[in-house]
Amino acid sequence: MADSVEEKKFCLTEVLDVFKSCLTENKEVLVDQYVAGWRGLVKFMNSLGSIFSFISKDAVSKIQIMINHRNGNNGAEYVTIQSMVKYELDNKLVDLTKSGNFPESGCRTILRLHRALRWLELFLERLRTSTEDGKTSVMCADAYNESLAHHHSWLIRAAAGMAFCTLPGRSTFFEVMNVGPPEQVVAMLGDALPLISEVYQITEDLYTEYNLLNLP
Ligand SMILES: CCCCCCCC/C=C\CCCCCCCC(=O)N[C@@H](COP(=O)(O)O)[C@H](O)/C=C/CCCCCCCCCCCCC
Repeated sequence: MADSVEEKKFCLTEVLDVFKSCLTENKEVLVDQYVAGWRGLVKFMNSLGSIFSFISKDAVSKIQIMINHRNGNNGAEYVTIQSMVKYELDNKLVDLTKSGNFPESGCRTILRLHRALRWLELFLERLRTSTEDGKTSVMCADAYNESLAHHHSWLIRAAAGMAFCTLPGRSTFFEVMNVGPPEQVVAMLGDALPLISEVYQITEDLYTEYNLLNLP
């Protein structure tokens, strides 16, 4: 079962391995592993400077909501994203059309992280295929504009855009990932990305099936 949010040293390979371990044999997405993957990424983001703290705060609060669900009386219903969706819908625990009684539903919270996972997938793919002089700020902004930005107000988009400009260059970025030389980073990303895409697609299909992609 999940525990509370805490600090630990970052290693990208380990974090991506956690995401890779999200899927069960039946292709269901395990909430504990999904949340643990985000916790690792947040640690990495925290090391990039305080300008990212408004993003980090939001991510941590969503992670904590999911940890609370897992640690609550109905934690067993939240083992996978699939069981969570069924449980919350069957018990009318989701605000489907406008915000109301369930601002912390698991379905809504995972949807926010799910959208961010698409950003991550796009960003990592850009990093993987980038050249030595590629700008991480541009890769990050392009990935954001293609995904999360569609769901954010202009104020958040502007703040995110400013934060992206402070991202270090590709080589420093690769160093902080703590994976090894650039060729190893590229190989590791090539290995991890298909699994991240699969987790994303399975969640996307589930949310499409239950018409949950626009939860307020
Ligand atoms: C090579 C290393 C891998 C990259 C490491 C990436 C580290 C990223 C860690 C965390 C990503 C943050 C996830 C953000 C979740 C945002 C969820 C969201 O959309 N929240 C908004 C809507 O929530 P509600 O109001 O409806 O509850 C909320 O309004 C957003 C607030 C904060 C701004 C979010 C900006 C997201 C930008 C994501 C890019 C992160 C850039 C990291 C740079 C590497």
